[in-house]
Amino acid sequence: MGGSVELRRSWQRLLGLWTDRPRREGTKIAGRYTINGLLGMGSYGLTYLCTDEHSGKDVALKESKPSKGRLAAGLLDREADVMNRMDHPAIPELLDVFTYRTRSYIVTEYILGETLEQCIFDQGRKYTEQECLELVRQLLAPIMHVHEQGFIHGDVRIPNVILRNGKVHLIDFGLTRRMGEPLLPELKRRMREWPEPEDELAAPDQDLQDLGHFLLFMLYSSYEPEKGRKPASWQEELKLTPEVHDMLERLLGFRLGYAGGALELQADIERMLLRLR
Ligand SMILES: Nc1ncnc2c1ncn2[C@@H]1O[C@H](COP(=O)(O)OP(=O)(O)OP(=O)(O)O)[C@@H](O)[C@H]1O
Repeated sequence: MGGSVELRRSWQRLLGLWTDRPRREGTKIAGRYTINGLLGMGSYGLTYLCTDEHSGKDVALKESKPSKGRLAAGLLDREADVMNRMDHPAIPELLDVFTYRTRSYIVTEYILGETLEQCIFDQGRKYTEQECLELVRQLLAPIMHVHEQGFIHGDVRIPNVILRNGKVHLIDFGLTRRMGEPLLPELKRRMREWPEPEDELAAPDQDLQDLGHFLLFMLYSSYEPEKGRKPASWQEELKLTPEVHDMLERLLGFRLGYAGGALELQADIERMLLRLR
């Protein structure tokens, strides 16, 4: 019995790999979007860089994975609905939503640049404390916009922040939730890092906590471990100014957080940046 279940799962996995294989360069979707390359492959979708033959512009086209059926299509619809409500220069504009040959698609403005994950891990960029604070200051603008629309982003991480000409852009609204909304089972399956308690309702401090992890990641980009030194806590390893250390402890929940939300954090960062400049 157990053996046949295992066999069926392996077969479904193989079938999934085949049906979800990325499309070839030059393929035209819906007679309009020509694929120029694969940008990324998540658990529920494939994202391509395409040319929109109507406007001649580059666009990011996200396709639901066929193996994930209606679940993937539903998640993409949800993402499109959220993006449709956003209107901010640091958030890609939603350009088109459609279904084509049973698959769902969303098309957004393409942000030509590198994610901060690529900057750190592929290009070996190191960020000073001041640069890290400046990036968080910039990132607060789209995050505050999301909060003002009544949502939390839910996935503020270095692979979801693109740097273009020194300006940050926030992407990937796949885990975005309305304030007060519980974590849906289908969203839970998408989460990989720092899962929150299952019963936690969406609230802005979850994005602020993610910003704390984001800042920590950025600060570690310039950390050089001494030879032979055992790994220790970030408080011991990173040489931070006391204000930044306190801010991180507040964001990460080691002490009382920001009751005034993103606005209070923004004021705090601007004060620190004035002192560091
Ligand atoms: N608007 C955009 N402009 C430029 N690049 C983009 C854009 N949207 C997505 N990308 C690129 O495509 C990759 C995958 O996109 P996205 O994160 O939206 O997909 P995903 O399926 O949700 O992936 P994951 O499950 O890994 O979060 C991103 O890491 C980024 O490099």
